[in-house]
Amino acid sequence: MIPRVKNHGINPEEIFQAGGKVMSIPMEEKLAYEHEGGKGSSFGYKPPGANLTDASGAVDTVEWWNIAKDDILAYPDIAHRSYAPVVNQNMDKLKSFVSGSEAVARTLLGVLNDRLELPKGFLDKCHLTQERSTCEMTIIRNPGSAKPRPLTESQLAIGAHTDFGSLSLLHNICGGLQVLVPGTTNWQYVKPMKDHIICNLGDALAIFSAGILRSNVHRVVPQPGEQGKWDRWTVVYFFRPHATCELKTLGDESPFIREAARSANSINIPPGSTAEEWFKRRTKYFRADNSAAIDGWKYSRGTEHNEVE
Ligand SMILES: O=C(O)CCC(=O)C(=O)O
Ligand SMILES: [Fe+2]
Repeated sequence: MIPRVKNHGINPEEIFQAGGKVMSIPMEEKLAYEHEGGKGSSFGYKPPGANLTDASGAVDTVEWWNIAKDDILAYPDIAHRSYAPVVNQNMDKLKSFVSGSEAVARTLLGVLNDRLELPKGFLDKCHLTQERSTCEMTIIRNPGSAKPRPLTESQLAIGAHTDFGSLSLLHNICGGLQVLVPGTTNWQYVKPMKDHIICNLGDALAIFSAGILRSNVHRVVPQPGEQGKWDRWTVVYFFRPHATCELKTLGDESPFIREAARSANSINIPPGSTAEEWFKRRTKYFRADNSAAIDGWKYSRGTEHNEVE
């Protein structure tokens, strides 16, 4: 069962239209705003082929623009970096997408907070809007192709991964997203449904909850069948803890989590790790140019642990 949300009040059409515009500028101009992957920063443009999709060194086929929540909310001031004029021209739409997505994310976070038996509002305090964060929206394009692309493990659009943060709210045009359900070894398609957001849980919630909440492994393959002719578009809002928030099991705050932390599935990470450090490490080693020589794929990993139970 894939968690989806409808009646969310967000208009993804507006963002898909804006996405079409920001992607259509010349490559040279897009590359002038390339993200500083070597420093573990994701904000800006990522060209196709810049990220690894597996340990063998195969690379991705998608291009994306990542735009920081902090920059969108601060505009015309700059919180992290500047973007192409065409991005700035669409800032009103981006702002309304981020505000709508934040509202959905915080509603879901409140439900999860209470189900995890955390003190009221505890998870909200791990996601402070007034603090710097790695929260961002992304617009992704996987190009269509006139002749069908067979699904081979070496030609993935985006390699298998877990998401870095707390909640990812996805809007898709075309299929291609696949998930590895815990306890299984077969990839399953996640079919896009009109007006529905696909909600994915990320590493931060898996760590906070000692694995009660799972950060599931997913990937993107070429658009299946006839859809392969069309460009595939995705818009995501990545809701993440603020930069300085410590990533740790919240066992002191919830007896339920404390109990789960005793089990073998619990996720241990070095004490004192912050949300931003976790994010930067993963972003940096996804980059093919950082990782080829040093087995970097390993360092790009998060809480992927899809052991068959
Ligand atoms: O394009 C999609 O459907 C998924 C994208 C994704 O997994 C990601 O950007 O983390
Ligand atoms: Fe993802």
